[in-house]
Amino acid sequence: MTPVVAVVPLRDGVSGKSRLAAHLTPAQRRGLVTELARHVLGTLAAYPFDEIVVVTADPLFAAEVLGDVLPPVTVLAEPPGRPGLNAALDAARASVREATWGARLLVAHADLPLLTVDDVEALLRAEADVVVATDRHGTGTNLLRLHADDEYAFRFGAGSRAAHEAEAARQGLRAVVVDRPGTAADLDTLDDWADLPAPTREHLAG
Ligand SMILES: Nc1nc2c(ncn2[C@@H]2O[C@H](COP(=O)(O)OP(=O)(O)OP(=O)(O)O)[C@@H](O)[C@H]2O)c(=O)[nH]1
Ligand SMILES: C=C(OP(=O)(O)O)C(=O)O
Repeated sequence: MTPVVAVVPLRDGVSGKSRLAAHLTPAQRRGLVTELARHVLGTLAAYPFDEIVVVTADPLFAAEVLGDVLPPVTVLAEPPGRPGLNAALDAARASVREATWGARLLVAHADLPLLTVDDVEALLRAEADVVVATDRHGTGTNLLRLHADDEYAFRFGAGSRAAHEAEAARQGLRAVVVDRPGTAADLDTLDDWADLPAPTREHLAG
């Protein structure tokens, strides 16, 4: 059976959600990042992944987020010097490659408040080498499925949907784009907040 590993990039509890900094206190941002990450990790933990790797700039914050509620998760410190999201994912992939041959990776952002296990299953079922779960604007990437051993450059950032599709083409890999309510909703801006169902906003507001 092909091993399947989830990778969750998690920024520290201070610099994350900077696009909401004008609207939230630092404590509120930390709380929001924590709640969002707990939802994503709890959803991933409901699927039989062989491993869940949280790659982070702040392992202590990751341990705080994880608590003792979730099955064992591997917390991996990203390279020092704040190399950024793509470099952090490179480090996580290298760690998976070292430990597990032939794994499939599902990279899942930690800020997806509507993600469900059905969404995870749909992404893992999709018939392609690369699966790009785009955001509600159709331009970003909220989740990305790929083979850990394939040559493939992570291209997260502005316009990453097109960049991830282009990278698949460059590597001769077949890519499909998935757009589901649970995978498309991420929380970066006030508009994203307004777009969430009221019960989700109430839950996140605590
Ligand atoms: N390990 C790690 N994760 C990151 C880094 N930058 C972003 N992430 C994570 O990548 C996912 C997408 O993050 P973004 O929405 O781009 O960034 P954010 O920090 O959540 O929000 P902004 O500060 O507004 O960009 C989230 O799970 C973040 O926690 C990074 O430099 N290192
Ligand atoms: C990093 C990305 O998303 P955002 O920063 O908008 O969450 C992306 O879509 O590649």
